[in-house]
Amino acid sequence: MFIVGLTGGIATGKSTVSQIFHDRGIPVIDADEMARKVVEPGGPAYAQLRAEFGAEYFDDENGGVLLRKKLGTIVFNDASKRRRLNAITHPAVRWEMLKQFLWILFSGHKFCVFDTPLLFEGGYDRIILTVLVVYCTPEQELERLIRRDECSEEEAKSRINSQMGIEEKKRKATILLDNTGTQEELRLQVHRVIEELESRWTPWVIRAAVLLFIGLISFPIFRRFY
Ligand SMILES: Nc1ncnc2c1ncn2[C@@H]1O[C@H](COP(=O)(O)OP(=O)(O)OP(=O)(O)O)[C@@H](O)[C@H]1O
Repeated sequence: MFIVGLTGGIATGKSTVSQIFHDRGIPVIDADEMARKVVEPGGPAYAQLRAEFGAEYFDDENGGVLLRKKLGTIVFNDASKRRRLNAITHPAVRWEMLKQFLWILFSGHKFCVFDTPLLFEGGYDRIILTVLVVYCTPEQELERLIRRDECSEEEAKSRINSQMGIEEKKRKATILLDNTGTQEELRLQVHRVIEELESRWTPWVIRAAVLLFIGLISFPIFRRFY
């Protein structure tokens, strides 16, 4: 099984693409969903976050849920608080992703999709060889973000500018997904990519045979020298 990375700019269509993969029965590891899960009450990062930032960032009248927007505002403007938040949440997110990956590994799928906005920033492209980048025009990105999140133009621009530019991501991509058209056009592109990725797949029996062969020829060499 191999991992296909999926990234893009804010609101360029990653979740829309993920859903298309999901609808075709392909497992998706969603980094944003993991990040939400680990800070839920009872989640692996919850108690530490509460101890670090204090009860005023949690809604105790509604089950103690994290007030994401309130915390987001302070960490956006304070680098040391942002580092503390990342130091607490990132290891928990990585652990959850590893568990999900191992589960998928033994489920017999040909490949899985790893959906994360910060694929390049997090250095995941060093270990993931196939990276899909979904893009649209800057005007569409701004318009879709404002429409979906009902935020101001200023807020939308500041969020878009806080990430690596889409042109740089496009340069680093293995496969580009053009989301400047309709969602139906995007769906057809993703289906074509799925056919391509499935045709690349080497059945696990062949891989196992290759590994066994390498093991068999390297074992006598290993014994001779050690
Ligand atoms: N081709 C399209 N035409 C019109 N609207 C679209 C198209 N593709 C996606 N959208 C809409 O744009 C918005 C952003 O899409 P989506 O949520 O998939 O982006 P995203 O990259 O996952 O966002 P984020 O970076 O916030 O995770 C959504 O409301 C979605 O329905």
